[in-house]
Order: sequence, then structure tokens, then C-alpha cells
Amino acid sequence: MSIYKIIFSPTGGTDKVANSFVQAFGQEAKTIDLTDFATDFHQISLTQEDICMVAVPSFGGRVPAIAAERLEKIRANGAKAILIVVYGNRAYDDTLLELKTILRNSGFCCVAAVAAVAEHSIMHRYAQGRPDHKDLEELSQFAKQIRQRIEEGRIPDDLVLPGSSPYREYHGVPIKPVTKKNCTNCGLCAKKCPVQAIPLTNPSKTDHKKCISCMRCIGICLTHSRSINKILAAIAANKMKKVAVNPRKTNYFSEHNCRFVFLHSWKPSHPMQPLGSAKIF
Ligand SMILES: Cc1cc2nc3c(=O)[nH]c(=O)nc-3n(C[C@H](O)[C@H](O)[C@H](O)COP(=O)(O)O)c2cc1C
Repeated sequence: MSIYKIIFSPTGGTDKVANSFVQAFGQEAKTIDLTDFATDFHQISLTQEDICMVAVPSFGGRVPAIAAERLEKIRANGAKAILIVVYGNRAYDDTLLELKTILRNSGFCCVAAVAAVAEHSIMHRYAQGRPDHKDLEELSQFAKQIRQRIEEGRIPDDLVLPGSSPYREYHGVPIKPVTKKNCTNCGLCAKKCPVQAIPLTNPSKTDHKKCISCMRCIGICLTHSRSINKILAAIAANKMKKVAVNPRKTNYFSEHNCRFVFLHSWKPSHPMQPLGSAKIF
């Protein structure tokens, strides 16, 4: 039996949440990086004994299309999946439901799910500093309970998750990173761009049609040479104010026919709120 972290985390927020799960399983995990365009995902074949934490951010209330495309290529052969969706305090809409559908089609057995909050990777004023230590402690408690359930063979035949189909429409956001004059053409952003939108030798020629605005190139640039239009970002952030400003709590799902499972030893660190909806993302 192997533990896998199957992850799409352009700027690291999703990874923080996934790691708290992986650690709670107390066994070293193998990483399958869904941002890596060079991996042949068709070659990945798992077994029924394997346990996988599958973690993606919510982009526009959906699974990022490129992550979905790569997940669909994996042959799971009944491997168990714990679904982890991370969002920037607006809403995750249909992301969990979509992820479940993708994973089931790839042959995963969906055991449990979580929707957690991390700092918004475009509008950093939302969910700043999250996941915080309370979030991570809660997540780790939940992960330990799920590990125990798996050991005892208590696996739901159908994990009931929020969301509806047809899924929320998402056509990307108009905020695209650009290159500043101090760029050294080192090529790191091109090598790490999940969708190969940046040419290796000329980052200023970024293909905005391919770009998914994931913000990875900004986060990893050693010379801080990539940025987004701050005015556009501020306008978008203001539009989201009503739905994203109050801290949301983590949602946990682990039982057949049960929407939110509150564990007895578990207390929410952030107030309950209805899922928000905003016109942008
Ligand atoms: C293009 C894009 C779209 C996003 N859409 C949403 C959204 O619909 N709802 C939300 O709450 N957060 C949204 N976010 C915020 C991310 O889900 C959140 O910041 C997440 O932690 C990013 O994952 P990462 O740090 O692993 O890259 C979006 C971020 C990006 C870059």
C-alpha cells in the first residue's frame, strides 16, 4: 500500500492543506504533480490498496481544466481517494462534485472530502494567512479519523457532496501576468508554467490565450519580474467584497447521505456561512 499526494497547486496554498492530510497518515507520500506538463499521466497506474490525497484549488468554482484533463488520464484501479478542494474564501461552487465525477471516471473510490480555505492567490486580501494553525489542526484531526475509518473498512459507497450539474460556467479571468523590464530571461517561469504559456527564451511573449491566470509565474520569479495589473485586481477584489470578506470555515464530508459531518471532538474555528456567489470568481 502506498500513499500518494496528487496535487495541482500553482502557488502553494493547496499544497499546505494537502500536507496536513499527508502528515496525519504517518507514512511518506509519493507526489504526482498535476502542474508538470512533462509527465505522461497515462503511465500512472495505481492499485486498490493505495490511498491518494487528491488536492486541487477551485478556479471559478470549478476544477482547473488542465488538472481535470491530467487526472482523467490516471488509471486508479480502485485506489482510495480523499478529495481536497481549496478556495480563496469566495465559494467552491461545483468543484467538489466535479472532482468526484472525474475521479470516479478514472476508477477511484472516493472515501472522504474536504473544502478548505487558503489565501486568495490573486486577491491576497481575502483569507490572508490561511490556512492558519487552527485550520491545519482541524484538518489533521479529520485526516486521522479518515485513516481510522479506512483501516476499519468503513468506506461510503457514495460520498454525497455539494454542487450541481451542469457545473458553473467558467471561462477564465481577464487578469494575466506580464513581464517587467528587470526580467533576466532565466526561464524558470517557462519551465514551471502548468500550461506552457510562457516561451523559454522570451517571457514577455506570454500566450494569454493559454494562460490560466494561476499566478505561479509571479510566485516563483526570483527577480519579482512578473506582475498583474493592480488596478484590475483591485476592481475585481472590490466586486467580491460582499461574498469573500468574512472568514469561511472548512467543510468536511465523510458519510453516505450526509452533507456536513461535524466530528464530536471538532469545533469550527471560523463562523458558519452560506456558500457565496459572485459574478467574477
Ligand atoms: C484563476 C483563479 C480563479 C479562482 N477562483 C476562485 C473561486 O471561484 N472561488 C474562490 O473562493 N477562490 C478562487 N480562487 C482562489 C484560489 O482557489 C485559492 O487562492 C487557492 O488557494 C489557490 O491555490 P494554490 O495556492 O494552490 O495555487 C481563484 C484563484 C485563481 C488564480
